Amino acid sequence: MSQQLSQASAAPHHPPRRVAVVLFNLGGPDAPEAVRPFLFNLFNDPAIIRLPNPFRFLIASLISGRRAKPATAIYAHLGGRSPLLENTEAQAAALEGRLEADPALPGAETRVFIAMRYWHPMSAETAARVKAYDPDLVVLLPLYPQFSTTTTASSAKVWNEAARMVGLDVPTRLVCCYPTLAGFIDATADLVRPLYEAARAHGTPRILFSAHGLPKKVVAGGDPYQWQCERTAESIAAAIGVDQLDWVGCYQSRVGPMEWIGPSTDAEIRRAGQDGVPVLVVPMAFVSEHSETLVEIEIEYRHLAKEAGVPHFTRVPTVGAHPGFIDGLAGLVRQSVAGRAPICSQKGDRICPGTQSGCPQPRR
Ligand SMILES: C=CC1=C(C)c2cc3[nH]c(cc4nc(cc5[nH]c(cc1n2)c(C)c5CCC(=O)O)C(CCC(=O)O)=C4C)c(C)c3C=C
Ligand SMILES: [Fe+2]
Ligand SMILES: [Fe+2]
Repeated sequence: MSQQLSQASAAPHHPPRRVAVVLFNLGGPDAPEAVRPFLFNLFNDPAIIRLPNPFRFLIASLISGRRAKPATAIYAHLGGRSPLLENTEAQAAALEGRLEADPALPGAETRVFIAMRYWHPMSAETAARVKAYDPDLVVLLPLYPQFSTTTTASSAKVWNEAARMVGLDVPTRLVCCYPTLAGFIDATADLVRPLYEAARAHGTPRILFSAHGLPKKVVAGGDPYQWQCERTAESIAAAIGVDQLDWVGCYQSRVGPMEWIGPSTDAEIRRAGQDGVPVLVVPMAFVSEHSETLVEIEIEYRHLAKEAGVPHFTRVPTVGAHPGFIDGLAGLVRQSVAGRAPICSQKGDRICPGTQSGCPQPRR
């Protein structure tokens, strides 16, 4: 098997002195000029456009050119840039603070780094910084609660290549996913409850648990993302603690001509309008704010809800650096150090193999 696999599964011989935690996230453009190259990087990812080169390169050039204008208009609502990096930095700082002097990591120093997939800081830059830190264990921690070949696996693959390029040759563990992690579920439910109570003044609210969608054929190929999103939605619904809660899981952010998984969030907003119920949109796959939450949900879906006759519309914020969520992430780091986290074996990069204890299983 590959060197990465043996790195990923190898245990350090002694408790680690220095642990590098690398947060994986998508990245977003930091200026209007960055929108097109950011989109090119995204569509040139073989996990997104599954074609060999030179076809992928040509398609990526074409789509990023076409999508640049509407995407720039989206980011214009946010001052021309994505806030994803700042928000990820705030989470990294909170996690580093939480792990400092953590009694579960006796004697270990932990530093938290960020590796974005499609914009800076990308894996190559971060791997060089991690190497300079000289850790004896690396924990790869995706800021994606649910595993997808298009997100976590794609980041892990690029990280492994970057680590090899800079000669970073230390035991490395990838946390595959945490769709029902108590810290994530309870922090989300905490954010929902007061907004749900406020919405009650307008009728019996319906909660739309909304996640970024995926093309149907990615799911048909074995990607466990949709299955894990369903587990997240039912866990948050239970944690909210309202009897006979009206809720539905749905998917937003469809791009391109392919068929995507559903139901779509916009169709659910229209249905809520027909039923005359107040709506709360709860992000279930995003853990910080960016264009998908601040523009698509806050501006576009709010507007659609008004048009569709929804009596009251609420966007529930993402967990961000909520202490409960950060505690949950710290727990995953502790478990990884101890070799007990839901860790993907990285057996291929197609699907989460679900072979480790705690690794949620997709339906077969
Ligand atoms: C075209 C295919 C895409 C797939 C498959 C996809 C999967 C996927 N993406 C996220 C999270 C985010 N995506 C974001 C932006 C974004 N995503 C795509 C396309 C696909 N994503 C595009 C073209 C864009 C750019 C914006 C646009 O043009 O509409 C973002 C926001 C980034 C930011 O604003 O900083 C996030 C976050 C997940 C979780 C996912 C699969 C599970
Ligand atoms: Fe996306
Ligand atoms: Fe897994």
